[in-house]
Amino acid sequence: MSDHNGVTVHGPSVDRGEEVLTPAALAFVADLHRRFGPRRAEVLRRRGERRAEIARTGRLDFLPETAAVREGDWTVAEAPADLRDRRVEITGPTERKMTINALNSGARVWLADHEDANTPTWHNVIAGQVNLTDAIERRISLTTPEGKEYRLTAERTPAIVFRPRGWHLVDRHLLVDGEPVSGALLDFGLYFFHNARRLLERGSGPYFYLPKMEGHREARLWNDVFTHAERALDIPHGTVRATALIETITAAFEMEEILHELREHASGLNAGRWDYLFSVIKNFRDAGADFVLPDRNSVTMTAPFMRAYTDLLVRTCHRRGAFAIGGMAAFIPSRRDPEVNARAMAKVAEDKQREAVAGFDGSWVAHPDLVPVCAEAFDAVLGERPNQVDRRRDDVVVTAADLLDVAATPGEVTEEGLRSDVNVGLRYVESWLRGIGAAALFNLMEDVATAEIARSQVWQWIRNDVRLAAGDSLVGERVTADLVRRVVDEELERIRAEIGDEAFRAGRWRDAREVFEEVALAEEFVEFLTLPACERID
Ligand SMILES: CC(=O)SCCNC(=O)CCNC(=O)[C@H](O)C(C)(C)COP(=O)(O)OP(=O)(O)OC[C@H]1O[C@@H](n2cnc3c(N)ncnc32)[C@H](O)[C@@H]1OP(=O)(O)O
Ligand SMILES: O=CC(=O)O
Ligand SMILES: [Mg+2]
Repeated sequence: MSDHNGVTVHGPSVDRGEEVLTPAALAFVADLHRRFGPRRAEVLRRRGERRAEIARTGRLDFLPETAAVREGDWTVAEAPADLRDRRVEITGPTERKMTINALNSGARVWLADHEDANTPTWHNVIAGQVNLTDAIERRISLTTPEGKEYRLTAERTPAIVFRPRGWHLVDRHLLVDGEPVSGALLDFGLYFFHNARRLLERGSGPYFYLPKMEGHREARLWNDVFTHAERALDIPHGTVRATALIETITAAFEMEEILHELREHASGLNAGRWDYLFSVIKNFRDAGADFVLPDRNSVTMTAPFMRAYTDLLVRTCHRRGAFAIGGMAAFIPSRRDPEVNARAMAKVAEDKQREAVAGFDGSWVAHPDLVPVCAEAFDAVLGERPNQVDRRRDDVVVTAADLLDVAATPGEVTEEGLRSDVNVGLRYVESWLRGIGAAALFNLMEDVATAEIARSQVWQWIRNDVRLAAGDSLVGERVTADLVRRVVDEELERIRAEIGDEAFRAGRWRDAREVFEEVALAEEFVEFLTLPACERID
C-alpha cells in the first residue's frame, strides 16, 4: 500500500505496475476523479430517477426538450485516417497473449476491453495497461510456461480502441481522498496519460468505446472529460475519438443527442445487442407480460424491436457523418470440432451479411478465426470503399412504439431456457471470479452482458408468474424462487459430475452460487451483477 497526495493504492503488486502507477499518472487520475466524481454521482442518481419513471408509466419516449438537436443540421468530426475503414473489429480482453493474437488477427480495429470481457482484478487492470503500452510501442512478446512464443507478425496492426469500464463501477484498489476511484476514470486516465502522445506520434490517436451509457448527459460528461484531459496534457482538442455503445434502451431514445454531445470527439455508434437486451429486461422488468422475453438463445436480431433499434442506429449515424458499427454474434468457432466450427462460421456470416446490407460500416467479431468471415460480408457490400457512411437510410422511420415492441418477439420460456440461464450464469460468474471475464460456454461467447441477460430474465420470469411451456421434468411449472434454487442445485451437481470433485473443490462455485442467487432472486433488483461480484475479487 502506498499513499501520496491523497491517493492510496491498495491493490496487490503487479509485475511492471510501477511503469503504470507513476506519481504523475496517479495525480492525473486523482484530478479527474476530484473534478468529475461529483458529476458521475449525479448521472448515476439520474439513472435511478428515470428508472422510477419507467416503473411508474411503463413507457419511454424521445425527449421533447432536445427536439432541436434531432431536427438540427450538424455532423460529427471527420474520421482520422486509421478509423476510416472499420469493417472488421476484433474484441477481447487486454491479457498479454490475447493482445498479441488480436494485433495479428488482420482486423482493422481491436477493441481492447476493460468492460464486458474483463474481470477488474487489480492484476487485469494494471497488467492490461502494461500490455497496451507495449502494444502501441510494438515491443510486445511472450513466452508461455509451455515454451510457446508470441510476437507481432502482422505488418499492419489494427487501430486500438480502448473500452474503459462504465460509469457504474468503482475500483477499491485505488482511493482518492479515501474514496474508491471511478473505474471509468481510472481506466481512461491511465490509458490517456501514458499513450495519447505516443499514439499521435505513431499516426494514430487515443480512441475509446464508451460503454453502458443511459443518456446524453452521460455522453456530455465523457466529452468534458476528454476536453479537460486534452487540455491538461497539451494535446489538440478533438484528438480523442469516441464510439458510443448504444446498449441501453434509454440511450436508444437519445442516439442523436449522444452523438451531438460528443460531436467534436465522436467516431460513431455501436449496436451493443447483449447489454441492450439486458437493459430492456431491467427497465421493463415490472411492466407486465408484454415485456417478458422468451428463452435467451431464441431472441435474435430479426425480432421487430431489435430490427427497429439497429435500423434507427444506422439512420442516425449516417445522417450525422458517423460510423454505424454492428454487434457481436455469440457463436464461437472451434479448431477441434469441424461441425461446431461450420455452424459458427455460417451463423456469423449470416449475421454480418445482414448488418452490411442494412448499412452498417463494420462489425465485431469475438475470435480471430471470424475475421475473414466478417471481412467477406463487408467486402461484398463495400468493395473498395472504406465505409458506407454516405449511404443515407432516410427510408427508416422508427417510432417509440417500434423500439418497445417486445411483445412481437417469437419464442417461448422453456425448461431448457431456464436450465441454460442457470447453468451458464453459474459457470460464467465462477469464471469471472477467477479473473477470466470472457468464456466460450456451449460454443457461445459469454461475457458480463450475456450473463446479465441470463440472470435478469430469471428474475423477470419469477415476477411475472411465467410457466415453462416445454421441457422434461418441469414442463408446466411456474418459475418461482424455490424452483430456481432447485434448478441451481441440479445444475451445480451436473457441473460437479462433469468437471470432477477435485476441480469443483478448487473452483469458486460457492461464491458463484451466492452471487447468482443474489442477482437472480433478490426481492430488490441488483443493478449490475458485477457490483456484488466485485466484492469477492482480490
Ligand atoms: C457483449 C460484448 O461486449 S462482446 C465483446 C466482449 N467480449 C469479448 O471480447 C470476447 C472475446 N473473445 C474471447 O474472449 C474468446 O474468443 C473466448 C473466451 C470466447 C474463446 O476463447 P478460447 O476458448 O481461447 O478460444 P480458442 O481456444 O478457439 O482460441 C484459439 C486461439 O485464438 C485466440 N483468441 C480467441 N479469441 C480471441 C480474441 N478475441 N482476441 C485475441 N485472441 C483470441 C486464443 O487466445 C487462442 O490462441 P492460441 O492458439 O495462441 O492459444
Ligand atoms: O458490449 C456489447 C454488448 O452487446 O453488450
Ligand atoms: Mg456491453
